Amino acid sequence: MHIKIENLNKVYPNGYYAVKNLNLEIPNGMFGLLGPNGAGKSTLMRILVTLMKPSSGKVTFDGYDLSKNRREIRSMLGYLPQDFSFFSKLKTYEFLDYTARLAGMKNGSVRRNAVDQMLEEVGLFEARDRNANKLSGGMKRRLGIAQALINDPKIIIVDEPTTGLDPEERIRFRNLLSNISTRDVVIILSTHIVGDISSTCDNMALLNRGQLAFSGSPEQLVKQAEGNVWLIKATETEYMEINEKYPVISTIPVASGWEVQVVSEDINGYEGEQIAPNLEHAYVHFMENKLNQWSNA
Ligand SMILES: Nc1ncnc2c1ncn2[C@@H]1O[C@H](COP(=O)(O)OP(=O)(O)OP(=O)(O)O)[C@@H](O)[C@H]1O
Repeated sequence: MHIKIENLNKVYPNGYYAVKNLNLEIPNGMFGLLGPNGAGKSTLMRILVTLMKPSSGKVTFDGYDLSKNRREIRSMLGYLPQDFSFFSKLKTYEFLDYTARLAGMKNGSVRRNAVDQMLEEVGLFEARDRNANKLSGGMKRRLGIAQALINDPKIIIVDEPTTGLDPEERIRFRNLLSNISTRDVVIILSTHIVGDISSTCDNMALLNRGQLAFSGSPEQLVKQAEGNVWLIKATETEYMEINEKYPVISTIPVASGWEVQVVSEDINGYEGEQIAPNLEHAYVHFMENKLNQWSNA
């Protein structure tokens, strides 16, 4: 499976370009779409899952054209929206059975087997008789991915899935997606959380104000920040100044004051050393140096 996006635009009635001249290729495996709130990620996701028509441009899924083959494309899709919610009063397995029916699984015993297998896979088999709307946040999200997967889709689109989850659930959810990505599928994971991308995605794109700012592997983005990340040894007073001057990534108290990680081309006389960047550093470096110069005009 391979998705090709060409010259895609979405202009809202107020004239705002939520997606602007977007050209992007998405190969098999896990693809991370990263960007701050309002970058246009949800708009792009909604276009890809056929819930919204673009203003112009072309999207193809293995050659199927989004504007002409909507039915074929829908049959290949699984979608976990940002605001995923359940019908009240349905038990966990009833909810999944219902979505399996909607997905066209008519044969009762085949469907029941598929539902049980899926509940097992997402770690909800024990909770199958609990009311879906009473599940914890992480469990709800896992049920959300289960309903997206029940029809064995080739393209799985997951919008901001880890927002509001505790660290343990976040890791569990990421691992679940990682396992799924070993199949012959494309998973598009939209997020504003850098950690969601670093541990799991083979390729990624960075979106800002509707425009593509970067596409490539997470390692390539990290490379761009080389030479721009510093560990400064600061006194209490210096620490206050540094906080004003530079984007601070982390701070650790030490006997002599603070060890402060900053993203900057230079550190103008403070005592410090360069350190190897990670994806979080690279994202901040990109935002500071490139993205702020962009406009949506
Ligand atoms: N119906 C609309 N009319 C006008 N502007 C809109 C509409 N929907 C979204 N926007 C604007 O388009 C931009 C992109 O929104 P979108 O929801 O796609 O971003 P996002 O990256 O998913 O961010 P978030 O994570 O906050 O949802 C935002 O500035 C938003 O305010």
